[in-house]
Amino acid sequence: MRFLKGHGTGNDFVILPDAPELTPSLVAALCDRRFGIGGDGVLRVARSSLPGVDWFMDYWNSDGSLAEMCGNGARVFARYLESAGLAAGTVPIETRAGVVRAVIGEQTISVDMGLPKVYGESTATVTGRVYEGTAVDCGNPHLVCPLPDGVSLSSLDLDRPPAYDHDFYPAGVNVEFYEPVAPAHVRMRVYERGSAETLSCGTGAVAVATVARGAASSVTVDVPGGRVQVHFPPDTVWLEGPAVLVAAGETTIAG
Ligand SMILES: N[C@@H](CCC[C@H](N)C(=O)O)C(=O)O
Repeated sequence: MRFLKGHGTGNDFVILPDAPELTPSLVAALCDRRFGIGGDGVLRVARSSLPGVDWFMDYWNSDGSLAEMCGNGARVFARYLESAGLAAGTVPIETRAGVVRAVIGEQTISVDMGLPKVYGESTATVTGRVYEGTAVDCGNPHLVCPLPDGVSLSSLDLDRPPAYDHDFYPAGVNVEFYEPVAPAHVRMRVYERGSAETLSCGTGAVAVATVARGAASSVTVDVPGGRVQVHFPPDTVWLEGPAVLVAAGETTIAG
C-alpha cells in the first residue's frame, strides 16, 4: 500500500492516497512509532460525494478511533493534494464535521474553520490538581484551560491523560492548557483524544485562541512543534501554519 508522511508543526500523519476502507487495527498499526510508520493519525484520501467538493478527508486518530475534524490534518491533506497535482489555490475538503476550505500557499496553508462554539465550563485534573476550563466545539470537542499563576506549562505531566467529566464530554475531549506570552500571543500544550500528547493541534489552537483572544483579530499560538496563527475576520476563523510532506513509500503493514 502506498503512503506518504507529513506534518503540520509536528502533528504528524500517515497519508494513504489509495487505500480502501480502514479498520481501527490497521490505523493503530500504521501509527505505531516502533513497529509501524508512526503518526498521530491517518489521513485517508477519499472522494467526496458532495456537489462541488472533490475530496473527503477520512481522518483517524492513532488509537484507531475516528474524529470529526483535524485542523492540522486538513492543512497536510491539502499539501498532499497540491503535491500530487490534484488541487491548487483554494480547495474545499469534506470532513466529518462539514466542508472546510483550504488555501494553499508556498510556506503555509490556511483553513477556514468556521465559527467555534463556546458551550460551557468544565474541569480537567492533572496529577491531582483541578484546572478550570472552557468548552469549545471546533467540529470536535475541546476543553481549554488557562494555567493559574504559579503553574508553568512545562511543569505539567501529560504522560497520562487528564481526567475530565465524562457526563459533560460523553464522546471524550481534547484538553488544552495555555499560558500568555504577550498580548495576542499564547503558548499551549494539548492532550488529544485518541492520540495522547501531540506537538500541535490545529483545532486546539483555534479553541485556545477563541478563549484567549480578548479583542485581538489574530492570535499567535506557540505549540511544542512550532507556531500557528489564528485569524478572526468577521463570521469565521482561519487557521494558518506550515504543512510539509517528508516521506513517501510503500508499506506492507496490514491490519
Ligand atoms: N490534531 C488534530 C485533531 C485530531 C482529532 C482529535 N484528536 C479528536 O479526537 O478530536 C488537529 O490538528 O485539529
